[in-house]
Amino acid sequence: MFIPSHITGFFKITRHENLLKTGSTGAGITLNRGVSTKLVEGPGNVYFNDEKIDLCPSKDVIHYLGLKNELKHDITYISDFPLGCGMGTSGCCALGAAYELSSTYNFKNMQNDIDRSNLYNKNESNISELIKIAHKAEVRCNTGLGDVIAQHTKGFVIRKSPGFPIGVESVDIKNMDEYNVLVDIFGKKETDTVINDPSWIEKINNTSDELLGKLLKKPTLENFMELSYYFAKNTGLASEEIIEICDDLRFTAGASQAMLGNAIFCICKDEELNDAVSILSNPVVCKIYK
Ligand SMILES: Nc1ncnc2c1ncn2[C@@H]1O[C@H](COP(=O)(O)OP(=O)(O)OP(=O)(O)O)[C@@H](O)[C@H]1O
Ligand SMILES: CC(C)(CO)[C@@H](O)C(=O)[O-]
Repeated sequence: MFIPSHITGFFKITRHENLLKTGSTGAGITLNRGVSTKLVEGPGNVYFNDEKIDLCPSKDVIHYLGLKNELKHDITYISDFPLGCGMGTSGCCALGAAYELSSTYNFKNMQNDIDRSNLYNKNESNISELIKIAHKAEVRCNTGLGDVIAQHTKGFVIRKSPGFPIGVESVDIKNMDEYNVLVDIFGKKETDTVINDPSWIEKINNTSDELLGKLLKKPTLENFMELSYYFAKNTGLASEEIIEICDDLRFTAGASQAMLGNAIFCICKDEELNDAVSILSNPVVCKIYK
């Protein structure tokens, strides 16, 4: 199953003792690149682009589904982007695992807070249980707060409330196909080093406080990019190098840092594409995926 990558432009953190009430508000876009998840017979290992890894959110999904002792499959991920670069790759892995395992196994040992009855049937309420499982895994592992909900929603997603119940808007942009999303990855930035640090949380939440309202008043991709750039610069999450490159890309619909990664994303129309590509080092050209 394919799960789209998700780039957050800006976000605000809400923490709660209940993992389902922990999450973020903010905005982002899903991409036509992401992660394909497959199960193959095996002892329960996780493979990411052919490398065996111990991936916390995938292990948590297995645990929440009560499959730890009965798993007879390995989870294999083929990913367009690496982990830890702001593409919500860990969210793709959590959601992909939840969907694939649910179609393969019949759940009898559901944990108390999640209704496992007929989880393998793909009706609305069962899908919502799977999204909860993937979200809980991401939150507990400190790898994401809003990616899973956006990846389920798809498109240009504004998250108006944190966690569950889901409160999102998938904005209808009429000429969405005319826009390209360029992604240029410089290196890793582990999400947990930021979202657990009180001084980062304060900077992030103070800076993003008014941004959601401003985007809801004018929900365009251009405004989204302007607010994302403001967020990246004023939180101090983006390096000077990244801000300089974003400044050079001002002739496009906008450029900013992909949260939370050491990566740039830029939204541009076809006629701006060649010039934008020439400014970046190693851009991957994507489309918004809905
Ligand atoms: N080789 C590896 N083996 C095991 N875990 C890894 C490996 N590489 C990365 N990870 C883990 O993957 C997770 C990446 O999560 P992170 O949330 O930082 O990235 P992401 O979901 O790809 O991007 P973002 O959430 O910033 O959009 C981290 O928990 C990290 O420890
Ligand atoms: C925390 C985060 C920026 C990491 O990708 C994302 O999950 C989000 O927007 O909540």
